[in-house]
Amino acid sequence: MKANPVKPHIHVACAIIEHDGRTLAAQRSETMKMPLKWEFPGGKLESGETPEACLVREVREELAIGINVGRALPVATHAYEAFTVTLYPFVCTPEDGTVTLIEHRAVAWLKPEQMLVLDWAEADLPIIAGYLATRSLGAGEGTQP
Ligand SMILES: Nc1nc2c([nH]c(=O)n2[C@H]2C[C@H](O)[C@@H](COP(=O)(O)OP(=O)(O)OP(=O)(O)O)O2)c(=O)[nH]1
Repeated sequence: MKANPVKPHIHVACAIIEHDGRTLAAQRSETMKMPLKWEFPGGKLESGETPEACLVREVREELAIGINVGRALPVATHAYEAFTVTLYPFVCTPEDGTVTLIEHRAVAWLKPEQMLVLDWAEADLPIIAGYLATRSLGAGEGTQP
């Protein structure tokens, strides 16, 4: 009998893109792994690539926009059944282009209070909690007085 293969561990940069007090979420398509789950745009780090460079490349490939990569949020690791993912989140702003769905099924620009309503990829939940906490401390662009 074959030994169990080692569970893959992937490293993924993800962009929390803010504009006008809203944050962009992207819905995975029916044909992707984790179909219809919501996530932040981004993808796997290539060999030797910084997370920031990865994000600029991936967001251009996925949504046809340029972004400015800003502050890093805490890195989070999550073990799915089939693989483990470490997410490297950065707060970003759009730079140029028009959001175009190249891989995703949909995007939504969410107010902070709408974010947790969506069905997110599980690994994103601690990222969103941390992001919302820093926004409510006034670190984000938000609508706080
Ligand atoms: N981009 C992104 N991926 C995420 C998030 N949360 C999360 O669990 N993931 C997972 C989904 C994917 O399995 C993986 C990212 O891989 P990817 O974007 O390069 O590739 P993919 O989904 O097409 O998967 P693959 O077939 O190439 O393995 O990380 C997130 O917020 N953003």
